Amino acid sequence: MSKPKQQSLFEDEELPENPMPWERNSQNLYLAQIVLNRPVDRVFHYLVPESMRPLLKPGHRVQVPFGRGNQLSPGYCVGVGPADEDQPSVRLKSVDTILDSRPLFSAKMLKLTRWIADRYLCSWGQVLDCVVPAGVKNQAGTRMVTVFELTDPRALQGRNIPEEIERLPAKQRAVYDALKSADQPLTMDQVMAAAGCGSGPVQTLKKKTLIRSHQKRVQHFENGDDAAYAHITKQDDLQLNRDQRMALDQILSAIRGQRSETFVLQGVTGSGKTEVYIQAIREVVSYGQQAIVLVPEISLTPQAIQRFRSRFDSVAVLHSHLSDSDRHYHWQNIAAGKVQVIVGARSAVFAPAPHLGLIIIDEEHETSFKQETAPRYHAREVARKRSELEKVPLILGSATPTLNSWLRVIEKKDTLISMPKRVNNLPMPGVNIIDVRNDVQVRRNESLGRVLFTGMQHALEAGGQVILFLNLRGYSPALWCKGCGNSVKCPHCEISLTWHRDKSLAVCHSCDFSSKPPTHCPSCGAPGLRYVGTGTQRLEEEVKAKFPNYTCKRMDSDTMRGVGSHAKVLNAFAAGEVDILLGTQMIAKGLDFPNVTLVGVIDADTMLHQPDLFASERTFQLIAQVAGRTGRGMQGGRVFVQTTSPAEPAIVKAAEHDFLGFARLELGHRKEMLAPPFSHYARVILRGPHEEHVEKFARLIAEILHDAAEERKLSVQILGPAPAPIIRLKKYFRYHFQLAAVNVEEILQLWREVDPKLPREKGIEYIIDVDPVNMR
Ligand SMILES: Nc1ncnc2c1ncn2[C@@H]1O[C@H](COP(=O)(O)OP(=O)(O)OP(=O)(O)O)[C@@H](O)[C@H]1O
Ligand SMILES: [Zn+2]
Repeated sequence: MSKPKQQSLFEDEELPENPMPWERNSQNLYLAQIVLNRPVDRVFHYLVPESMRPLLKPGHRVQVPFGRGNQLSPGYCVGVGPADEDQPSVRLKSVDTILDSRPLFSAKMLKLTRWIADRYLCSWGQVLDCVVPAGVKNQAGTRMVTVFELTDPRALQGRNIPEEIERLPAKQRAVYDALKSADQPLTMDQVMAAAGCGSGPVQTLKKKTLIRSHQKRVQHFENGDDAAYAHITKQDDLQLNRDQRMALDQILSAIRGQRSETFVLQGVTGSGKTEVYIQAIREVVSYGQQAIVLVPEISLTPQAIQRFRSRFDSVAVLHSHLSDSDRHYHWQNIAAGKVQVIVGARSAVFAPAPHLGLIIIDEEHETSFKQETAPRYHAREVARKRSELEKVPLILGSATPTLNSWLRVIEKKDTLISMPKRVNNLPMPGVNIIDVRNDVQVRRNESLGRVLFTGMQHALEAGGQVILFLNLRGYSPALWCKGCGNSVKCPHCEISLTWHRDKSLAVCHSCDFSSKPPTHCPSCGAPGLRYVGTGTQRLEEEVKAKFPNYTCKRMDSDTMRGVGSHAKVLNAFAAGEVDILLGTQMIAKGLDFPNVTLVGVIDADTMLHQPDLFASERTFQLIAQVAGRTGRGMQGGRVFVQTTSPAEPAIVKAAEHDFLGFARLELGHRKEMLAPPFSHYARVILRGPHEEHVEKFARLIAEILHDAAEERKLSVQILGPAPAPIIRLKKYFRYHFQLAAVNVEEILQLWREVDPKLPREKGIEYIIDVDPVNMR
């Protein structure tokens, strides 16, 4: 008889979980494949001790001895089974412990994480380790307690137990009886309560070995998060309008057909996309399935959360302020299938829903869906893969889809659903582009130009509310020397320090370095530095001075540090207690307040002049999104966009609410340059303490990659190397180059083959970022 084939990694559901006893011969090695959270993408083989064989499954977290010192390290089991014939008979180490009672990963999640490691050039162990929240790893919200139970009679053979019991003093007898009638082991407190005694009789009984104790893990989740929402009253679903109905019908047909189709739901701001999501989720929930809704972290507003909580019985919200214990609680509940809807930021794409029915990404254009540390995955692409593996539809919703998604629509890989009109036939707000180059007020260094100022006066006098958007926090973005024309830089980064007047500090927005601002120019020694430019703090001051009779609140990452501060301001704004809300991109998206009749964009140019391939796309998205915050009520709404480049296509198209026109234009440019989405980039960033070394090393490895690509006949181009736009960051000098190819597989193949052989240089580190969104 031939030996059973090694159990494959992913088909553990189809194959017998363990070989039958007669198939197991004692010489057979039973092995576990283990990956570790290290940058090297390798699978290690470990022996599985006999006693562990029935327990250990793929997806379990384990402890294994690793390295020369055999130090115990956590790892993940990605496969188990008898060894292959050709398994080299080296001396293998054994798995030490299984860390969790149940596997943390299903076969599909193992497959998904393996795909991420391949696609984003990192190790499987790194991906698995990133997917499991810390609170799950350290079992937050649980603790070990000692519990008592009766000793198994078989262990007391040779003793006359009934007689011993008869002779017990009353208190000990009460303890014995309490444990006998309990249906599970009891803690000391429970025994004492049940028997009406102190701890003495319990200890004595234990000494007599009539009862025994052992350690047990119990949960004591507090989960204040859920309690805060318990009062929300349930609401009925809305009656859909025609466009919403048509959108929903398309999605329902994919849900019912169990198709992994991707829909790009392009609906203008205020078209009612959320209602379509909710009713699609209603369908999968009615089958007992779960839905995942990804939103940008800053859109996890109380308003948004309430929309879901008021419609579904069980909604888990995964936001960054959760305690470890809350996170663990949610993970357990989700894995047990008790949660209908999981709403969360990027990492919620990994929610361990056992019967996933639908994935939705709202505001799919948001850059925060890309993770900036290893594994550098993009949640949209991970969602796409997960939808494929689970055979469920994926909805990408946005008023301003990425050009990446848009090209897939054009190429008919994804399905377009259009919602071109606002609900209740509300018109899109009129957008005025204000050229501020000749505005007297702006020339006097004020932020509110004449037109915007007058517009605000009118809007406020009519009882409306105002949103002002400025994408720079702090008071002044630069401290500038009249003498030499230099600005004061961070000592660790090649970045101007921002003056934060409230704290009297000059702060680096890259590394958080801060210091008292110098009185003299560090470059030329001249006195009298000037604060130039305007951030949100300075804008707040100006608005308060000009509109003393109205309340104004600032929302940026400086004022929104505390848990709940976000909710407080938005609730006040919703209640009409705040007239003017000003802030950074935090206020740019998702907010739905019908009384906002005016939106002002203070400086549309800030994003435009970034040395970045995506500058134009981002500018368009941001302006269109901010503009979309108004005109959501019967009073209508207007938008004023202040700029010094009034003819810039990204600004003009956003003002016309013309996504199609913008996409056509920008895709045209990208195609000419063969830039993404017509190709893929992978960005290699190198850093080290000495600029010349980093530059030299960057050239060396770029050259090696170039030659290797030619040798292998791979169409991968090397663009660069060049100094990174922020050449110095946190004391390190930085260089970068891009690997560019139409077919991403060629980049991946090249890197996988060449990276292990690249020379190493002491003190220089490098990383690779596939499909980067951050080019700085
Ligand atoms: N069928 C409907 N009938 C009446 N009101 C509706 C309907 N659908 C949605 N609404 C309301 O319209 C408003 C806008 O909807 P929603 O916020 O979902 O738009 P959106 O498309 O997500 O916009 P954005 O892209 O700006 O976030 C909400 O207040 C919502 O309650
Ligand atoms: Zn710095």
